[in-house]
Amino acid sequence: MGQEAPGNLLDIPDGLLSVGYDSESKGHQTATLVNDKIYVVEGSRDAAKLWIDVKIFDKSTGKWLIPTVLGTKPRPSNGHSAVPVNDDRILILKADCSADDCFWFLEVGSPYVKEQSKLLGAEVVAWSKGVVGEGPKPVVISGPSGVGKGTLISKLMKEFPTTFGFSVSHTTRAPREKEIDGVHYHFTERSTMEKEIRDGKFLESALVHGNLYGTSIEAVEAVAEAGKRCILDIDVQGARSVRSSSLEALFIFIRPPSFEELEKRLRSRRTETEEQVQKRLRNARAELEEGKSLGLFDHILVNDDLETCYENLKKLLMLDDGTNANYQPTVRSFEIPVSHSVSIKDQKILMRCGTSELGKAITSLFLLDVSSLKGGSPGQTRGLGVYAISSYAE
Ligand SMILES: Nc1ncnc2c1ncn2[C@@H]1O[C@H](COP(=O)(O)OP(=O)(O)OP(=O)(O)O)[C@@H](O)[C@H]1O
Ligand SMILES: Nc1nc2c(ncn2[C@@H]2O[C@H](COP(=O)(O)O)[C@@H](O)[C@H]2O)c(=O)[nH]1
Repeated sequence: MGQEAPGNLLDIPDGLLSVGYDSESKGHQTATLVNDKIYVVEGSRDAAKLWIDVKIFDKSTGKWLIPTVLGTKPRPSNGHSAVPVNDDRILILKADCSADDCFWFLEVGSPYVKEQSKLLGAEVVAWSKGVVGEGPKPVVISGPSGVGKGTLISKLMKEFPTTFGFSVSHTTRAPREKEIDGVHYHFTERSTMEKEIRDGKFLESALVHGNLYGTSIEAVEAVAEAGKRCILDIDVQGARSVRSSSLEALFIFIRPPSFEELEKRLRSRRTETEEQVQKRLRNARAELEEGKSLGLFDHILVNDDLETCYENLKKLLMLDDGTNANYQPTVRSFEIPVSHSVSIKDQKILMRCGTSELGKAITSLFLLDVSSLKGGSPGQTRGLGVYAISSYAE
């Protein structure tokens, strides 16, 4: 790509941070200025082509940059607008899309993007889907080997198959009988996994009982993309890493009623050799201590009677699914028409939508509040407030 100035892109008038226009390639583009860089987002109107692209014009060097784009890309739409939110992300409003698909964020300077940029030694941007209101947090379930995490998660997935989605981890351990690659784990070679960790493909990874285990960013995003609440079954080291990542989750630690009962369960499973059982039991002592660490877990459940523990887990999840948050937007779902405009002031975005009803042109005003955003890539950006202000016939 040449180094020429991108024509009218550089003419973003003072005070206006974003412009949108139709592109030559029968798509729609926006150019958004953030910290001396112009982020050009281009989408195709042609559903068959299915693309949405990001390129960057660096005003300070006069050069184009093609960034490494992380996260699940939004599907193309008939149009879009872009509004910069602080210095770290751009809100993308997609027109003519289903209600749960119209708000997206392109992270350009978030902590995650900075970290990945350092790791990869490249210019990085990352997509994350916007969620109106609090939305349910992913759930991290941790606890010593044999305590019953997998059993509890299986019950949950069976009872609520459309609500919860399992984050399928990678591991270098050998598959057990009945374990299916891609369902229980992605079974992988150590060298392959080590390379993928270096390439920044993992949200967290840890050496657990002598094998590598890790949660790939793709695994978490696949669940979010399916519109489900993500469940992660990971060890305490993993829980600690996720705690310090941008994935805002609910952390639950499962304890056994006693160490003797844990040993009994681990042995009764008959999946480990005696040596492996001994190793897992040694690690369990440390994990049970770590589980008490202040601020690491939000809830501790004792898995004594399975049914009682399962009922308690369900209560926790239903109470904490985001629907009881104080922060409630007035609008939870709508469609943005192609004919819309946006302006921003003090982190409040005003969106004017034009529609037509019974031959009359109707203008509706919405306020988008981005002052309480949470989470972000990898995963979703929650906490977007959408408030209907007025609607009038012109
Ligand atoms: N409350 C319970 N009472 C008795 N047995 C249980 C209970 N919960 C789970 N089990 C049994 O204990 C064994 C270990 O459970 P499970 O495999 O779910 O543990 P886990 O925490 O997922 O282990 P790992 O971390 O190694 O994957 C299984 O045989 C399971 O059927
Ligand atoms: N840090 C991570 N720990 C993980 C992950 N996936 C599973 N685990 C934990 O490993 C142990 C052993 O599991 P097993 O299937 O071999 O019995 C268990 O405590 C899991 O919670 C992961 O992605 N990251």
